[in-house]
Amino acid sequence: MPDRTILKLGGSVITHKAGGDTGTVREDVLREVAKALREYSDIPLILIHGAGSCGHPQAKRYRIQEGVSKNNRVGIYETHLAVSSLNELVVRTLRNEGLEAISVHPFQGMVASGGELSGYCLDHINLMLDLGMVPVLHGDVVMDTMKGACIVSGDQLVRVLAEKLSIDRIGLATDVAGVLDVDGTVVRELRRNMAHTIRIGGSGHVDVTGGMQGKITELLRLADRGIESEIFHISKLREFLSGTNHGGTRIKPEAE
Ligand SMILES: Nc1ncnc2c1ncn2[C@@H]1O[C@H](COP(=O)(O)OP(=O)(O)OP(=O)(O)O)[C@@H](O)[C@H]1O
Ligand SMILES: C=C(C)CCOP(=O)(O)O
Repeated sequence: MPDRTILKLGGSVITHKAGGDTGTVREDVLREVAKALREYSDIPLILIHGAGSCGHPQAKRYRIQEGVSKNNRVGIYETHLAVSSLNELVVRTLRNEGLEAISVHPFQGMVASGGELSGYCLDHINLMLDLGMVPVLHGDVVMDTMKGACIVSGDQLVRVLAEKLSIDRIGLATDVAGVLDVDGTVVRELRRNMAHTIRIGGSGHVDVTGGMQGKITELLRLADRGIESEIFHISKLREFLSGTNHGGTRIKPEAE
């Protein structure tokens, strides 16, 4: 049985994130991704994508991360609309390639407390995998018991799903070759005890969820539970799917 896999497509990969508010999708990249996934369609796959310029600018404009009241609640709609429209396009592109992809919107079935997912049911995702379907989730705005609403990143979703479902491999495709050291070389293995030696920053673009730093925070939490994950450049997607060398970073548990 092939490995049950979570793949996250970074928002910088599937949108023109540098374009700020433009919300333009890299449809050519999406089609290439869909072709690669089609070649490996025997892999039970959960796909998660980031928002890029289809969500981060809206979340920033309405200051969702500072908390939501009646004054800025319209931002919930605007942010969810932007990222769910991107999700619709992702799903359509995968379906055009013959994959049985379907949208799963966190806003509709998940609740957070203080920015952390706290209430959700994942049974339907397991059942979809059993049927060979590809659930496609995304970073989203979700209602929050303490803050009104908050932004849950695709990276947080990766962690929660990997913790709760029985997953064999976790890969995050992004616009850099992996976690980079100050001299630009890829850090091939990252463990919590060495993370402080590397200068890990935010995103180069509009991003309310912490860029690379946010990603590493979530993945080190996974590593603390003994679960390994990988970050690689999108051009190495086939290498990740086939389990060959993608030249990126493995985030590993400390004891190994
Ligand atoms: N040490 C580092 N190594 C690699 N990238 C880094 C580092 N520090 C900061 N970065 C930035 O992090 C970015 C990747 O994080 P970002 O959150 O933008 O990616 P993403 O997952 O594609 O986006 P999204 O959050 O929209 O899904 C890189 O493009 C780079 O600018
Ligand atoms: C900004 C929104 C709506 C989601 C952010 O998810 P991310 O792009 O994975 O950080």
